[in-house]
Amino acid sequence: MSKPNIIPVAAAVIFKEGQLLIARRAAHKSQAGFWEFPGGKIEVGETPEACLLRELKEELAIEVKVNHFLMESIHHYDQISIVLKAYHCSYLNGDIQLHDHDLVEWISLSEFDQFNFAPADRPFLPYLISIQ
Ligand SMILES: Nc1nc2c([nH]c(=O)n2[C@@H]2O[C@H](COP(=O)(O)OP(=O)(O)OP(=O)(O)O)[C@@H](O)[C@H]2O)c(=O)[nH]1
Repeated sequence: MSKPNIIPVAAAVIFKEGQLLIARRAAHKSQAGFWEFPGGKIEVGETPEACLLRELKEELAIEVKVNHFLMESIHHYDQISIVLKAYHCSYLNGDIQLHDHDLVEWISLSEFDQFNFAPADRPFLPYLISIQ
């Protein structure tokens, strides 16, 4: 049996004044309707940090500072296997515009489990709580 091709994806856990930004995938995207951290597939030759700066401009028209790596999670969906790498980021500027999402929310960690997160993101909650 051949090993699955695991696609690296970078996700930004963006904090502003103690709240974090989550986004709901729009109907035209895979995994539509799930909440996630903004980001996307890391291109060949690209660092996760550069990927996040690019994706956040493309998807939400905002600028962030990427502070440090948090944790990663491997998940096998039906069509794709990913390693989701989460980075702690700080919001810098920009008014949010929605290109790939249909909704965003600034939430506190205590509200996390009220949202239907993509399965790959669910292991992040206990970790985020443990470091706050
Ligand atoms: N950005 C992002 N993707 C996630 C998260 N959790 C998660 O399972 N994914 C999955 O990771 C994969 C890649 O995400 P993406 O579709 O945003 O990447 P992209 O914009 O670069 O790719 P595309 O141009 O093919 O749409 C999707 O299958 C998505 O559902 C998350 O928190 N953030």
